[in-house]
Amino acid sequence: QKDPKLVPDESTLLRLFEWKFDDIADECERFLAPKGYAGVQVSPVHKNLLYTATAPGLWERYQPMSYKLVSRSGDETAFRDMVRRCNAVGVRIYVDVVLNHMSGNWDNAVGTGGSTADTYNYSYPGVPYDHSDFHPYCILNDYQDPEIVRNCELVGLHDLDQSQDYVREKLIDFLNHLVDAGVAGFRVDAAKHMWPADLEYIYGKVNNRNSDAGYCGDSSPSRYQEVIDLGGEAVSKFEYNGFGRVTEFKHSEQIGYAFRGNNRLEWTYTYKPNWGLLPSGDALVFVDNHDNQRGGGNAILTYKTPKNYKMAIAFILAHPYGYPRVMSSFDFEAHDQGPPQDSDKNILSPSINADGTCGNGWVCEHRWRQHANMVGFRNAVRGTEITNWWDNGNHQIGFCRGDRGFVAFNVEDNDLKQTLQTCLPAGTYCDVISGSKNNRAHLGAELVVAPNGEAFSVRLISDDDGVLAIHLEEKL
Ligand SMILES: O=C(NCCCOc1c(-c2ccc(O)c(O)c2)oc2cc(O)cc(O)c2c1=O)[C@@H]1CCCN1C(=O)/C=C/c1ccc(O)c(O)c1
Ligand SMILES: [Ca+2]
Repeated sequence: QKDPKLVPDESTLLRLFEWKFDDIADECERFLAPKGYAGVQVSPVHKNLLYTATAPGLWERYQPMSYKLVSRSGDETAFRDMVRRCNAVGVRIYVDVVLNHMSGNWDNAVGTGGSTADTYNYSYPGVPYDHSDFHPYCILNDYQDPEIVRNCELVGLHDLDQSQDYVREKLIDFLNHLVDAGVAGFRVDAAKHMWPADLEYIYGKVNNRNSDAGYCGDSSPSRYQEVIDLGGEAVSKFEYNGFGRVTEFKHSEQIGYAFRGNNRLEWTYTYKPNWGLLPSGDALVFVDNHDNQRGGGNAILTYKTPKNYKMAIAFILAHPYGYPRVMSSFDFEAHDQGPPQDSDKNILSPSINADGTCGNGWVCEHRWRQHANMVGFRNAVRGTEITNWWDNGNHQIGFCRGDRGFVAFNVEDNDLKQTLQTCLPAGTYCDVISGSKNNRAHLGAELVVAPNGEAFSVRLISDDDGVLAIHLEEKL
């Protein structure tokens, strides 16, 4: 169904891009569960083409060679162990599945039964697939023709024909294999390039979640579908939200503009109708993703502009629209630069520094105090609506979430100094952006709420962060 399996009171998804399964399992236990992250989206788990065995690139994981669970993140044993360990601490696993295509033609390709001859002959003995399982060759060179978008080769990747029973059977088996391992659902890659009817059929044949993995009820695995739709193309995201959630790229773009100070922030409250967004219950929202962080035009905010990025993340976690996914990356310069690697070309594990940040080339945005504490904010205000929206007609806003939380943002070049209604009971609260309560004292800024619920909210442009957030669970 549309709604990803949410462990009670938890409501933020995390993308651990290119992380190995053993490291994800460790992170579930030592950080994600304690901080209240609801689930992890892992990178594709299938056997993929290796451009060359020596210098693995980045995009090859989106070029399947078979559905065997072996990749640079680990083998099937490591995958199952990760799912078990994360489920045990209430962090669900969502797999990035590539159903639209297999690899492209590659010289000296290596992979399960893959060789140069195999890729040029559309032969994938590891499944097995042969030429008859693919659409007749055509180049995907016209996004204004829905047939071409679905039936032709996206950047030369061999395009499976999901209308055929045999192909459907192979894809359904792959998804059921993952469900058997205990996953909560799927991120469906390149859904725009597959026919809605075929996807709906396939989802309908996938087994219910494995009750051994601790899921209550016979719930169908959730699916959120990647449909890159910024308007102007023949294929619309509204063709896919009847049977699953859909990634809301227009939101990612508009939030990027808003927290760069280009959009008037008051728009973000009503989500201007002309943005044409998906209904909240159908939307998977994010500030950036693995693709648009590498080249999403001048709108997308990433870890490379940290102050604005943290405000945008805080906003999507404070706002009730959609189901938010936080991106966690490795540091990169080149668009197609692969993850940090050791001398054997294996992925290098993130190191965890004494202050909780990561090393070895991993950014670990999800460990930044501002991100992690806003996950706690979102859990604390779950089920409430926005009230008492305030803005100064420019780029300063504030709002309550019911009577459980309050946030204020300053995205302009003037200090924010306003007495605002926080909707909270009188008392002293920790600003979770600048610190967090512990059994001794609050290590950051504090906010005193008067009996009438008002507080003098300050966010100076000289402050490290341009956002302020308090909630009931961080009341001193
Ligand atoms: O220049 C590139 N690609 C052409 C422009 C991006 O087009 C791609 C899109 C794409 C982009 C925009 C759209 O509106 C759209 O409908 C599709 O989706 C993909 C999905 C895949 O599973 C594998 C791919 O290679 C792609 C891809 O190349 C580089 C080199 C090859 C991979 N790649 C890339 O840039 C890879 C990008 C990539 C990979 C995985 C993704 O899930 C994704 O969204 C993008
Ligand atoms: Ca296709």
